Amino acid sequence: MLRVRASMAMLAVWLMVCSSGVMLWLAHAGYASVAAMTWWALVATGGLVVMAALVRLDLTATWRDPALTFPQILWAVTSSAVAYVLIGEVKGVIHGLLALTLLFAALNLKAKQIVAVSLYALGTFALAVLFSIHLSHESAPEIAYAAVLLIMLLGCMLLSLQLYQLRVRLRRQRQELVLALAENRELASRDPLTGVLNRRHMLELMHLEQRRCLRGQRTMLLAQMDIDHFKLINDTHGHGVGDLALMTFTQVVRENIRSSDVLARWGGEEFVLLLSDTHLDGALLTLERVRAAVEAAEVEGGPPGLRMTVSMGLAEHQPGEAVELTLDRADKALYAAKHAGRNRVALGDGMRPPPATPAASGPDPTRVPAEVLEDM
Ligand SMILES: Nc1nc2c(ncn2[C@@H]2O[C@H](COP(=O)(O)OP(=O)(O)OP(=O)(O)O)[C@@H](O)[C@H]2O)c(=O)[nH]1
Repeated sequence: MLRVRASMAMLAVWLMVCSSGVMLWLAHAGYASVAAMTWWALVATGGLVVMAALVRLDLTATWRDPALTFPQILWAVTSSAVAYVLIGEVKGVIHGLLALTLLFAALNLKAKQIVAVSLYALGTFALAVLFSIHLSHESAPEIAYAAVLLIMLLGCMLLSLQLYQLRVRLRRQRQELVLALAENRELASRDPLTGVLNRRHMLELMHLEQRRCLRGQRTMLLAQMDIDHFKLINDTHGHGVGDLALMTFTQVVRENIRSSDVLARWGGEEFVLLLSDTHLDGALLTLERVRAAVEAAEVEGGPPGLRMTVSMGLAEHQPGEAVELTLDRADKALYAAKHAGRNRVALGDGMRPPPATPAASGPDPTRVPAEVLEDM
């Protein structure tokens, strides 16, 4: 932001330097006093240089107008009005300078400031015109110049106000677009029924997490979860109640995991839970808590007493291993949990629960009988 502000201020300085060059050349050609025009050039440019320095040094950062656009424009208008008096019979060049200044106003100021600048320009140039008429021998060209100035000032003010409205509308549309884009991105990454992440977005997250694991920064455990006999809920109570069960399930799971753990709907009544920065004992405790909470919860909005259970398979990601392989091991563990009687947590191959793991409160411990694992 500072760079943009500083470059705009420098642009104003350079334009004034160029204008001063033209004015001095006209003075040397005999159209004005060289001494007066030299002073004018020094003061007009100097004022803008001081303001540009304040902006560049970031001394204006906390001011209401940190770019100093408004004072720069007022300064340029005042300088143009003084030059109008000094330049004598070639006043036409001032119209160009003033138009350039008003263009800055049109592109940068608010509606009230545009009106204020226009009224200020009308006032200062009215004085300049009176001075010029007083100094000149012929009043007709002075009146013609004044009339052109008046037309230009009024025209510029009206056009600047229109441009301002256009700028406001464009800014509003841009904000709406940014919001719509964010909303779209959110919708594209979530499951519309349960509000948890969808499979595509979860896979992206897993790959990100996988790279962190590879750098040794984190650990990742994946749990495949599947609501038991979900078809039965649908068949007995209808698809609507099935949907309510899915919503209750995700709500209960989310209430029982850490905010850094991520739940995603994998498809149908299958979910995947990503537990990062935790170890096997912690993950098992979490899954057991989830299992018990799901078993205890009633389907919200469903028939009284309707409950469900969930089976889960847990696998720990090994650094360097493909995420799909970890998922596959979690899936095999889930399959084992289903075979062992459902409503339980099973570990992927090669994983052993830590000795400190408390006995599960479910119908079975968190282990699948060895014979079931052997069948797989
Ligand atoms: N209501 C509802 N049902 C769904 C949705 N997506 C999938 N299903 C149903 O989920 C059921 C899945 O059934 P199965 O794959 O046989 O699994 P299950 O009945 O849970 O049996 P197990 O997994 O072996 O315990 C099917 O009846 C699908 O129609 C959904 O968005 N809403």
